[in-house]
Amino acid sequence: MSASLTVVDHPLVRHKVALLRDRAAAPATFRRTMRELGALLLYEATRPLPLAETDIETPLERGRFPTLAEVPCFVSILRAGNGLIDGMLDMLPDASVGHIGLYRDHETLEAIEYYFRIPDDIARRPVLVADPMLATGHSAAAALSRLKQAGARRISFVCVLAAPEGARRLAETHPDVPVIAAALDRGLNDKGYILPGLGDAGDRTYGTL
Ligand SMILES: O=P(O)(O)OC[C@H]1O[C@H](OP(=O)(O)OP(=O)(O)O)[C@H](O)[C@@H]1O
Ligand SMILES: O=c1cc[nH]c(=O)[nH]1
Ligand SMILES: [Mg+2]
Repeated sequence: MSASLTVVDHPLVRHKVALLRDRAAAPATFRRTMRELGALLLYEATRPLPLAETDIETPLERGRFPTLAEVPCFVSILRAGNGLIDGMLDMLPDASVGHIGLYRDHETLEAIEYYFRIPDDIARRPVLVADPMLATGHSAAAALSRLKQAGARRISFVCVLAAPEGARRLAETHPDVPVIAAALDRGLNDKGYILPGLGDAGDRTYGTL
C-alpha cells in the first residue's frame, strides 16, 4: 500500500467506526458519529501543519505561543463529505469550505461531476479534502485532479473507510497526496461497495435509502 496512507489506530476512532458500521444506527446517530470522526480525523490530518509564534496575553503575563500559521481550506465531496466537514468545522470554525458535487455512475462506477465551487485563494492554503468513502477511488482521484487544475498544491485526503483498490488508485494517480483513513477495509463487492463497509454513506447520512 502507499507510504502516504495513514490508518488512524486509536481506540476511540475504532470504536466510532464500529458504531457507523451498525446497520441499525439511525440517520441521527450516523450523522453525529460521522461528525465526531470528522473532528478526530482532523486531529491527525493537521499534524504536519506549520505553527507560528503569536503574541498572547494570559491573565498573568504576555508571551509568544504557537498557533496554526495558516487556516486550511476544507473541501467536501458531496454529499457524504458534508458529514465529516461538520466535525472539522467544529474544530477549526474559521476554515473556508469548497464543495465538489460528484456521484458514481452505478454501471461504470466512474465519477460524474455536477458542482464545483471553491475559495479563490485555494492555491495559498493547505487543503483538506473530505469524503467518508474511498472505494474504487474514482471520485477522490477526480476531485483531486480538479483541485490541482484550480491551483491547489498542498492537499491531504481524509476518509473514514478506505478500500485497498481506492488507496492504490490514489497512490498511483496522486502520490503527492497523503491519505488519512480511520480504517482500511477488505475490498469491494461487484457493485463497488466497500466490504465489510458501512453501506452508502450519503444515503445513511440523509435518510435517502
Ligand atoms: O471511490 P468511489 O468508487 O468513487 O466511491 C466513493 C464515492 O461514493 C460515495 O458517493 P456517491 O456517489 O454515493 O454520492 P453521494 O455522496 O451523493 O451519495 C462516496 O461518498 C464517495 O464520494
Ligand atoms: O461502500 C461504499 C462505496 C462507495 N460509496 C459508499 O457510500 N459506500
Ligand atoms: Mg451515495
